[in-house]
Order: sequence, then structure tokens, then C-alpha cells
Amino acid sequence: MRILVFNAGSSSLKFGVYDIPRGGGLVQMQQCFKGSFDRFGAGGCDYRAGLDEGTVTRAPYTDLASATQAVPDMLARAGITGIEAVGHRIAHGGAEFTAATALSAEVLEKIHALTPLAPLHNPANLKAVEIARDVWPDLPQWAVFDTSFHLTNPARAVTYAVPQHWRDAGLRRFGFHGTSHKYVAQRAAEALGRELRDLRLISLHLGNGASACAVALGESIDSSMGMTPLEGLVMGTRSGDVDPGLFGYLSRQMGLGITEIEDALYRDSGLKGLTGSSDMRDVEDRAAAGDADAQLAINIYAYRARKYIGAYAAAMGGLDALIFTGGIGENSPSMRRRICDGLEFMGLKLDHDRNMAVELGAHAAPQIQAYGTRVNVLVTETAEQLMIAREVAQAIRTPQGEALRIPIAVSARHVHLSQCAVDALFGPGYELTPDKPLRQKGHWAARERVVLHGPKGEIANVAILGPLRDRTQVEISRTDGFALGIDAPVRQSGALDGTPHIRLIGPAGQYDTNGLIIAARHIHMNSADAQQIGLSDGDTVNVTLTTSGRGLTFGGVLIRVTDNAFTEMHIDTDEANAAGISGAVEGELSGEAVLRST
Ligand SMILES: Nc1ncnc2c1ncn2[C@@H]1O[C@H](COP(=O)(O)OP(=O)(O)O)[C@@H](O)[C@H]1O
Ligand SMILES: CC(=O)OP(=O)(O)O
Ligand SMILES: [Mg+2]
Repeated sequence: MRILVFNAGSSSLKFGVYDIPRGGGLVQMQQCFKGSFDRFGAGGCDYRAGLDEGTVTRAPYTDLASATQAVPDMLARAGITGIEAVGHRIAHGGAEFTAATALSAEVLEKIHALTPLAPLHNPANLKAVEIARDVWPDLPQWAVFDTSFHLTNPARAVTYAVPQHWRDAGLRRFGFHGTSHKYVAQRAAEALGRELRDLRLISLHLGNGASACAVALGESIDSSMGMTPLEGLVMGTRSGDVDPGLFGYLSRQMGLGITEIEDALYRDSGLKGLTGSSDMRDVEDRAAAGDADAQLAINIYAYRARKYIGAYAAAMGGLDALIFTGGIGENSPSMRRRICDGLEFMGLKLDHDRNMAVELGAHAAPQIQAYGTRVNVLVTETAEQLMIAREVAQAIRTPQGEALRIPIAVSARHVHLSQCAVDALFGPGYELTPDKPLRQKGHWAARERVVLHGPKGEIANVAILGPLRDRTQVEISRTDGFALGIDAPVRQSGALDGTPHIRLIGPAGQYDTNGLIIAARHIHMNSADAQQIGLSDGDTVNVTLTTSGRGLTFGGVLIRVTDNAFTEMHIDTDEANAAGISGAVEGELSGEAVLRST
């Protein structure tokens, strides 16, 4: 499979072509061509092409759009043919897009609607989509969003303390550069020989746009950009954090309009506002030559980044490694040094020689901390394009391309009764009263309730689900098992041989029975959905819950296919609590799981 990737940033356009050999996995993915344009100006831009990074030439393009327009010809001249899909970086995907998404007309519409929240980025990203669709109208186009990785951030990190009706209108923090933060976090874990799920990391992506991200135990838990890519660190042309009180002052005292203020914060602030140049190379050169403005800019830049390191170490309750990436993070030893200076108190100190000697190749993620210090410090190239290609390839390999989203129902403790049990509990020949229909057709919850009685305690008011069954089955959670004092096994529904005994108590008597289980998590799936996604009865899959506060993947979820099932996943209350679920949630069958089962 051959995938072309466009990564349009605020100051540069990068593109790459990636191959996965037939029958190979994502790890075998190889880059076969790449190019980048930056330093756009009236006289053109810098251009690097081919796998050999070194050569910089001048190209006549004065802006990102004209450079993007030139890419198809460049690929043709380089003999690159046979592209099967195009992946695009899209900066803002809002709260909806948790993974690579096929660019349908509807999805494009949603991305357009988010443009006011990323005015430097989404238009450039969409331009690349438009050009690619013109040139390759038959190829599938995919989006990979900067925001997706951060959708695991907890509510306390993403909620602005503003009036309720503003929050209801969608005001919240998102975070960007997620593809980069995710990639470098994985690289750092590999380089340290540790599992990502055991590490607390801070990633500093310092490019033209810049952001810090706290990655705790494999998930982004906070990042410095907010609802827009304006919040946080000092950037090339963006201010980063300012007092929102500035707006009123600028408007009332200085007579500026909203557009002027916003434009200045996006385009004329940051390094550019402080020094006249948005390019750190220029700023460093000027500072070295004695320019006081440039020196102050560098100090502000480093100080702001250092403050975020302190904040995120506190947010995570510790720090195992700090990662530098992005044009500045990768290439400026002096900036890395300034950012880290003064952090010895938290076990973070650089080794001068290692910091100066950093050489980044495709497989290197050098460590630059002083020997014997507690916090590892790594420098690594980011690889947003590679990550985008991987995510697109994985999504394409998932049957139907898109992950199947399934509603999740939380089963509280309940019993299924036999006629024998009903007779004993409610009186001979008693008929239960169906009260509420369940989503599985023909199933209902009865008005009647029973008590569960165990050696340690009782649980009252337990629901009875109909219709009646041949054998009585009692489904509880592990926590209920402690309350009752009985250790119940995890079983599929109906697999009751050898299960423990429990006493049920009803208004007319008691009933002792085996059949006490913790229901194995499962998905009811109708035949059409199963066929569409390539699953059969008895398969097991992984289901990822990214929308919940504690985002979690459930492994070994059993698929139960019946003709007219309502497709829905059932978990118990312990599982729901572990995933931080309240209210309606959807889970996502992860591509990996689907691949394994077919
Ligand atoms: N050798 C270097 N020293 C200092 N800064 C550098 C160096 N090389 C690149 N940079 C800076 O990196 C920034 C661009 O980062 P990059 O990640 O390429 O941008 P983008 O966010 O557009 O992808 C610019 O400020 C540039 O000056
Ligand atoms: C979101 C963002 O700031 O991206 P970039 O670094 O490409 O400007
Ligand atoms: Mg960038």
C-alpha cells in the first residue's frame, strides 16, 4: 500500500510518501519520498526534497497554497506513481474525531465549521485536500487530527471556568500537535526500553507553533494549547498565554476591533512581536550579536516553557522523562539548555556535552540528561507524516475503513428466573409483570424485585429480566460478590456448570440455586453489522472508550451474533466505574482487534 501524506503547518508544508510491502505490517512501513517547504517570503521559499535531508534549494513559491499546488508535479518528476490513498493533517477536529477519518463531504463540512477555531491551520489543511482531490479524484482521502490524541484529557483540564451557557455552546480546551506528541512519546518509551503505560512524560513540541503536553501512563492528560492553537507557549507569531483582560483594554482604551486583536495575537505576536522575526534561527543570531530585544525574547520563550514543565510535573505527581521535538526542540541546544536550567531541584539536569552533540537520524532519540540524574531528557525528530501514514493505513485495513462505533449499556446486577424459581419466590403459577422494554427485542425488566442473600450480606431490590429461561442465572459485579461474600466466576451467559450457589428471597419464599456469575463483557450484534465489519459469533475484539473521562480499552470482548439483535455492548457496573462512564457512551472497535479476528 502506498500513501501520500500532506502536513500543512502554520509556516511550512511537509509531504511524504510511505509504502507498506504487500502482506507487511505497519512496522514495515518505509518512506520512499519526502519534501518540505518553509521560510516563505516575497522572494520564494526554501525547499528540501528527497530522502537526503541535506540539500536546501530555493523554490519560487511565496505561500503554502502555491507550494501545495506544485507537489503532484514534483512527485511525477520523481517517478512516484501508484499512490493508493492520501492522508492529511487536519489541525482542528473538535471533540468528535478520535481517529483517522475518511474525508466524506459531511466530514469536510464539519472541518470547515471548525475553521474559525484554527484560522492559520484548517484553511491550509483544507487547501491540500482540495488540491489532492482535483489531482487524484478517485483516491480515498483521509484526515488525521491534531486534536484526537488530547480527547483523553480529563474534564478538569479541558474545562474553562466560564459561564455555563458559554460551555454549553462548546467552549472548551482541545490541544493540538497531538500526532507529534503521541509519536514522540512512543519514541521516548522505545528509547528508554520502558512501556509507555508506565511512564510520566512531558513533550515539548517547539516548532513555529509550540505546545507542551503531559502524557501520563500512555495518555495525554493536558496540553498547553486550548480551544484554539493560540494558548500556551510563546510561538513564532502567536502570543501564547495572555490575560484575557487585554481584550477589553485593547478594545475600549485603544479602539481596536476583535479582528485586529485576534490577527495581532495570531500573526504579529510571539517571537515576531518581540523581535520582528518569527524564526528562532534569526532571533538566536541577533541575540548572539547583542540585540537586547532578541535576548529578552529568548528568555521569555525559555521561561514560559520551564513554567509548563513545572506545572505538568505537578499535574502528574512526578516526571520520568522530558522530550524535545519540533524545529527548535530538535535543533537548538542553547534553547534546550535555557529551558532546563534551574530544574535540578526536580532531578532534571542536562549534560552539556551530550546536549551539544545531539545528532538526529531516523532511528536516534539521544538522551541528554546529566549522568545519574533522575529525569531522562530526550531529543527526537517528530514524524507527524509517518504517524499520519500509519494511522491511515491502519484505518484502511479495518474492514469498511471506519471503526464501528457501538453504544454501551451498563448492566446493573439482575437475575433471569426459571418458572420453578418464580413459583418459589412469588407463589405457584405466578406471572411476572413486564414493566420496561429493553433494547434487545422481546426482552424486558419486570416490575417485581428479589433479594440476593449471601453469607456476608444481602442485596435488596434486584431487577428481574424477562422472558423466563430454562435455568436461573444471577449476574452480579465483583464488588457485589464482596458484599454477598461469594466469589463469582466470570462466565458467558448460559455457561453455568460449576457456578456457586446463591439464595434468592421473594415475597412468597426463598429459592436456592447455582448460576451466580459475573457476566463476561460482550457485544450483541446483528448479522448485518457483523458481516459489515467482518466478525463472526464467538470472535473476541478490543473495544476502546475514548469518550469517557478515563478512556480505556476493554480486551477480550465476546461477539454474540443474532439475526435481529440491537448492536450494543454490555459491561457491568465495576467496568463502567473503572472507565469513568456516566450516561450514554459509545465505544469503538479498535482496528487492531478487528484485524486479529479475521
Ligand atoms: N538550527 C536551528 N536553531 C534554532 N532554531 C531552529 C533551527 N532550525 C530550525 N529552527 C526553528 O524551528 C522553527 C520551525 O519549526 P518547524 O517544526 O519546522 O515548524 P512548523 O511548526 O511549521 O512545522 C523555526 O522557528 C526555526 O527557526
Ligand atoms: C497547531 C499548530 O500550531 O501547528 P503548527 O506548529 O504547524 O503551526
Ligand atoms: Mg509543526
